[in-house]
Amino acid sequence: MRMLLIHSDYLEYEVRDKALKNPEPISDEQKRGRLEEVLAVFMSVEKADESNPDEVVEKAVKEIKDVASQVKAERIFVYPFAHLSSELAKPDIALKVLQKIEEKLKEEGFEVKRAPFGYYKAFKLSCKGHPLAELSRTIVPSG
Ligand SMILES: Nc1ncnc2c1ncn2[C@@H]1O[C@H](COS(=O)(=O)NC(=O)[C@@H](N)CO)[C@@H](O)[C@H]1O
Repeated sequence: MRMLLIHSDYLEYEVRDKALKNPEPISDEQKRGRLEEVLAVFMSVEKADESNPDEVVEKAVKEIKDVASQVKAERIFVYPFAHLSSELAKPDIALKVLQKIEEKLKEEGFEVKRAPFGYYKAFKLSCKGHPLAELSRTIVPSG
């Protein structure tokens, strides 16, 4: 898994067209979203992650928690992003991984939004620009 973490004043998105034949079903409310004072985490789930998705979820949550505590972010935006890797995992596996990451971050007490999976989306992002505001992490399953 490849992650790009951007500490932001806000991230907002608006769903445009389908990018997959069968994108994640979404409600009207999920067609747009915005969070302020947020750690935006753009994630590409990779083929290698298919060997142990649960371990990748655990490792990703640990990394995100670590960065969130460093930048003192209490809100996380989980953002599916297929452009951080050339070895993407299959969509059904990728969606499950991202849903689990969202779930675990909520269990950890963060306010979390997840942008819809399988759609082209317009988005606006305001990066804070401090030294830790732009970070990337690569996670590989050990198995
Ligand atoms: N492995 C993945 N990791 C993260 N997001 C993914 C992944 N696979 C698909 N997606 C989601 O599905 C959308 C489309 O994926 S894509 O790989 O860019 N495009 C396609 O698969 C089709 N356009 C056929 O090429 C992405 O914008 C993202 O929302």
